[in-house]
Amino acid sequence: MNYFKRSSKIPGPFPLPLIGNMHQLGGDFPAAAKIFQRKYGDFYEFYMGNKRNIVISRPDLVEKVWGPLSLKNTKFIMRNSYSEGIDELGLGTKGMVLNRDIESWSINRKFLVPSISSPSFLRESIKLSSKLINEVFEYWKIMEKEGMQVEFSDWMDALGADVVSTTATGKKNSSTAELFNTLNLKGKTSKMQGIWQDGLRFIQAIQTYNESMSFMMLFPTFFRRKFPGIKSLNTKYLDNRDWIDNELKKLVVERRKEILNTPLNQPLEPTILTLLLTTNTERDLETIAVGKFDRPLTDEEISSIIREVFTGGMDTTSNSLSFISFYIAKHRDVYLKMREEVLNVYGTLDNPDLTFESYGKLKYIGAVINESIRIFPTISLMPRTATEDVEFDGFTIEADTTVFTNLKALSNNPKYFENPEKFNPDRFLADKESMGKYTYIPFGNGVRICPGRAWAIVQMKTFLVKLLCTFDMELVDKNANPKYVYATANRPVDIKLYIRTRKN
Ligand code: HEM
Repeated sequence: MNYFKRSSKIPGPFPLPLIGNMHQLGGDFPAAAKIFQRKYGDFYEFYMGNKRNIVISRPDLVEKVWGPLSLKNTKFIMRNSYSEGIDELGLGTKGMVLNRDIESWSINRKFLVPSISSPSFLRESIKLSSKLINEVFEYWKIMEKEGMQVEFSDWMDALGADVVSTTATGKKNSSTAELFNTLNLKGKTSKMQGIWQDGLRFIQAIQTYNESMSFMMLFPTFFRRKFPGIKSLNTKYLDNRDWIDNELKKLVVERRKEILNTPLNQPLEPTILTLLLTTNTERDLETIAVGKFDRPLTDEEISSIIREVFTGGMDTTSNSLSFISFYIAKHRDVYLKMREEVLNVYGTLDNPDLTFESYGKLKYIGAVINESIRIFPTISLMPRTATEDVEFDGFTIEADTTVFTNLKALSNNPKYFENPEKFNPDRFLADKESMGKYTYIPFGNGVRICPGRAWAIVQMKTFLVKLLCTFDMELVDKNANPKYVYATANRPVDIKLYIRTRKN
């Protein structure tokens, strides 16, 4: 067993033959990481099968992993070590998040980053999201009249799916309409038809895809294929992969046809899908120079980038919004302070003119977003993998070992955050120095930093400002604490709120 041959004996739970520490991880990696951390500290190892993994939550070590800002200087270019499971999912050499082919990863990033962080895209995103949020608020007003609770996690998932679909592809999705219809309110149903026949099924498929990433990465092939219980999950995840790949392929082929049939002098709307399809063609919307790369992207390359916009962009933002909504419903003083800021910035609470330029002035709302993500990050453990041996405190971390950074342990450590359990957005406005470096990095850092961070912040601010202007909120259970299920991201559950239309 590799364990007995390892060159440096880092503390950590003793692994069993064949399974390593799989039995201790169960289905909830963050919960197991919390227990391990209490026992072994901020730098420990664990095994999945025969494979060694490291977990760190010390800023000096985190800096080694996430600090370097250039490809040349970073030893942690890879997200994960080679994994047959990730290749089976179709992610080992495609897209970005788990792509180990650095050339293809780099091309994909260079196409995606300018398109989703440009001011013109973000402005368009504010417009489109605002419309979709207004539709949701109309549903909520009906629910309010019926005295119904709003299950925020479900609504945020559905809204996230509609926002990402519309913004990324230009095609409307019907998740919020379908969610409303599941309430079975007599005489009140939405007739909206979306891009996917079943918008709620689409959300589930993306969530399942995200779940399958950690499963495929952590569980050795032998167990996935042979172990009862685990084997059926493996089959479910591979079937789900096929369903998503098929749906996205259809979408790309259809849009390619639409573009071909559009006269050259007729403008095309600047969605991510159209931008990717027209790159290096006579319809090029924006010239993107990526080294010697001068051919159009293939349908497969485009599907893999779009898939990542869905898998990376839906769960993360909607989970964060559910946690934020929970905290601001629990802390009415914070809610009112956010509203005061909106009034100061826009001069009105009645349909303020939301511009990209105004968002920089929403400092307190920004601090509330940071504080919620600090206490409960939707991604609490993020991997990076070294391409060569690295020294950590006199221990050798061999090349191809995966190092998980425990973001939640870092941002809840009393050494860096006074009274970390206290929800206190002001800490992000006051003495930020005392937090130190590499203690709060919710979007990562360095060469693989989250490409969707600006878009995520814009989406969150748009929703929150509109929410504050339209409703008051109250937790159904005032003593509730946020609950989650682990599915690569921490997905909030049971965030039940009463909402009431704002009176003054
Ligand atoms: C609150 C929302 C979000 C959070 C907390 C979040 C967090 C993260 C983190 C921690 C990473 C790892 C970064 C690193 O290794 O340095 C990441 C990567 C990534 N994120 Fe996000 N993210 C969010 C929203 C989004 C959105 C809206 C998109 C849409 C495109 C997105 C797409 C991605 C992709 C594609 C990667 C992989 C990048 C790479 O490996 O090169 N994320 N995200």
